[in-house]
Amino acid sequence: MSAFALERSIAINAVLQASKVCQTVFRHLASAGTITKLDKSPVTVADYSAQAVINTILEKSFPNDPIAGEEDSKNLHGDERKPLRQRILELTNTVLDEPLDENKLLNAIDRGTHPGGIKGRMWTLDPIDGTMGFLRGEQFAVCLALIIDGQVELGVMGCPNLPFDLKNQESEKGCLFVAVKGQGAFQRKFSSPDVLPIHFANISSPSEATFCESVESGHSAHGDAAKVAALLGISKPPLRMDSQCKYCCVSRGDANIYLRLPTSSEYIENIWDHASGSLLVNEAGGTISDIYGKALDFSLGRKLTANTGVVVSHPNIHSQILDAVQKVIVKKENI
Ligand SMILES: Nc1ncnc2c1ncn2[C@@H]1O[C@H](COP(=O)(O)O)[C@@H](O)[C@H]1OP(=O)(O)O
Ligand SMILES: [Mg+2]
Ligand SMILES: [Mg+2]
Ligand SMILES: [Mg+2]
Repeated sequence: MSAFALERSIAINAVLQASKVCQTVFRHLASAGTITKLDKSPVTVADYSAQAVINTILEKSFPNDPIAGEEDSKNLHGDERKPLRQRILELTNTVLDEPLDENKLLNAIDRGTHPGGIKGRMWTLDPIDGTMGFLRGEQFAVCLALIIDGQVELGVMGCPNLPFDLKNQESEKGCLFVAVKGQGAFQRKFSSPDVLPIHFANISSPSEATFCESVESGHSAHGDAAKVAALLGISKPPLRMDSQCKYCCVSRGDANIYLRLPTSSEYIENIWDHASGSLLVNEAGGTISDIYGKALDFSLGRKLTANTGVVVSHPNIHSQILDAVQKVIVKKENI
C-alpha cells in the first residue's frame, strides 16, 4: 500500500461529505444563517457544519491527531444562537453515519483549536475557503491537509462550483484535487472516483502567461499585480477567482501564475489557506514561494508568520516573476 493511503481515502471522503453540506446550504438558504466574526469576516452555517463533519470523520479514524481548523464554537453559545446551532446540527447529521447532539457538535467544531507548530502530526482545515465566493455563488473550496513535523504530506481540496474543464461552460461542476508528497497531483469529479493526473502548463516566457488573483482587492493588491503584469509584458486579463481554487487552476494549467500580493493591512496568512494548495502546486510541477522567494513555513503555529504574500508559477519563469514583484513592492516601500 502506498504511503498515507488510509489518510488519503478518509480525507477524500471527509471533504466530499463537507462539500455536500455546503451545496445543500447554498441551494436552500444562501446568505441567511451568516454571522460576522470579530475580524469582520463572514461565517455561515455551512462553515461550521463542514468543520463539524470533517473533524468528526477524522476523529473516528485518527483519534489522536490534533486539528488546526479555522472555526470555533465561541459564537454559537447561548439562547440567542439556539436556532443557528439547530440548523448546523441538522445539516451536519444529514451526512454523518452516527448523528451528533448539540454538545457533541460544539465539541467536534472545537477539535479544531490546535495551536499548530513544528512537532508531530496534525491536520489543518479550512471548512470553507473563500466564504465571500461561497456567498456570491462563485468559487470556494473545502481544504484539508495533513502536516507532519511542519511538512505538508497530504492535501485534499473540494471545489463544488469549479467546472472540470474551465473552458467549457457545459462541463460538470464539482472537482476534487488530491496530492500526496512524492506521489503526484490529481483531480477527479465529485461524481466519479477515477483520478486523473494534473500538471502545470509548460511556459517559456512570462509574457505568454495568464495570472490569477483574488476577487477581493482587500485580500491581494490588484494594483501591484497589474504593475507586475505590465513589467512582465503580460497582456491577458487576470483570472479573478476566490479561494484555493486558484491553486487548483494553476496546477491543472488553466492559468500560469498565482499572485497574492500583500495589501496595506498587516494581515498574516493562515496555514489552512495555503497548506493543501502548496502541496498540490509542488506535486503538479510548479514552484511556490512568498514574494521574497522564501518557502512557506507551516511549522510556526496557525499562521505563516515568516512569510509575506504568495507567488506561484512554473519553475521556468519563477525567478523572473519574483524579480518583477520585488521591483514593484520595493519601489512602493521606498516611496
Ligand atoms: N484581509 C485579508 N487578507 C487576505 N486574506 C484574507 C483576509 N481576510 C480573509 N482572508 C482569507 O483569504 C482567503 C480568501 O482568499 P481569496 O480572496 O483569495 O479568496 C480566505 O481564506 C479568507 O478567509 P475565509 O476562509 O474566511 O474565506
Ligand atoms: Mg473565514
Ligand atoms: Mg480561508
Ligand atoms: Mg474559511
